[in-house]
Amino acid sequence: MTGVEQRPYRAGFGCFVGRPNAGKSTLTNAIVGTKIAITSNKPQTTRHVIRAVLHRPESQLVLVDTPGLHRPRTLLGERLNDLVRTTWTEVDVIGLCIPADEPVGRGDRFISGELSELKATVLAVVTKTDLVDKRRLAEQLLAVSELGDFAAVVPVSAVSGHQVDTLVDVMTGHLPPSPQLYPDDMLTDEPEQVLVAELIREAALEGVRDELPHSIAVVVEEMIPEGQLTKIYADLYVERPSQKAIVLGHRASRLKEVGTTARRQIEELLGTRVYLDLHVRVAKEWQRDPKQLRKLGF
Ligand SMILES: Nc1nc2c(ncn2[C@@H]2O[C@H](COP(=O)(O)OP(=O)(O)OP(=O)(O)O)[C@@H](O)[C@H]2O)c(=O)[nH]1
Repeated sequence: MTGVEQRPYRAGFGCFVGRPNAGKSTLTNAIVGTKIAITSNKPQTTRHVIRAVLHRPESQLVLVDTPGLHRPRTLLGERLNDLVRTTWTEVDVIGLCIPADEPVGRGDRFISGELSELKATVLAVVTKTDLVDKRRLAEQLLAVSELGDFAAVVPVSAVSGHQVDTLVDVMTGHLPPSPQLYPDDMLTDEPEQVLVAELIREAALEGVRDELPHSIAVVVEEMIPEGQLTKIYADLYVERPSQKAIVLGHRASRLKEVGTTARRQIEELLGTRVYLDLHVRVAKEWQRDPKQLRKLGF
């Protein structure tokens, strides 16, 4: 006996779940430190399963970003829910996110019930703690701990950064002993094209009406690197001509703004200058058509 116990290397998958707007994407961004998951103040904007790999000397946590579970109204809605459930069965540790500034509700109870059936370790994450005072936070922590049988209840603020590292430590502690899963330099395995499409979609969603989120899809047709410049040709799909008009704006002024915003973020992501060519197209009823859905990556 040496007296020094060698701790095993741990690696595995983790994800955040919770009702729409609970702060999952923002938290993922805060943890990863770069804009990989997409946030928007509109609910249900996260669509793709995006992995971020967090490297520590003794561990590796692979974060999977899932869309929020919601009542399906269309085929797309059903596919999203299937995707959420599939992800849940594949992870080792799940953080159930509940905002500090909203009462624990039926949605939280529903998700918590679903999670209790899984083999994964479930933590409760009380998000947005910067929005409440100490007394309200204490009350919320109590209410949340009564919601289910959690391995831990961790308060965090993705905006101030408070406790973000602690949360990662706690999640990592619940990973199984395992060899490293991904190489050291890997941050995400999501193809750049998907990330670029998400950035464009996010920019296109800013400031448009509540029902539009599920009616916009973005397909990046071509990305051509030319030295320090990347040329990107992308199509924005909407369902109806009226939606096309909204996305375009008066004399295409809105689309121009969308392009400028997206271009800046894509430049940050790729580290090159970007030429962005955007087209708005109408794909009728694409949310209900499996063939169209597949073409758009769902
Ligand atoms: N003040 C504050 N606001 C936050 C924090 N985290 C998230 N928000 C805000 O809450 C809103 C929702 O955050 P998201 O991260 O998009 O939530 P989500 O759970 O991923 O939402 P869906 O994609 O709809 O499932 C956004 O407007 C965020 O800016 C936080 O720690 N503090």
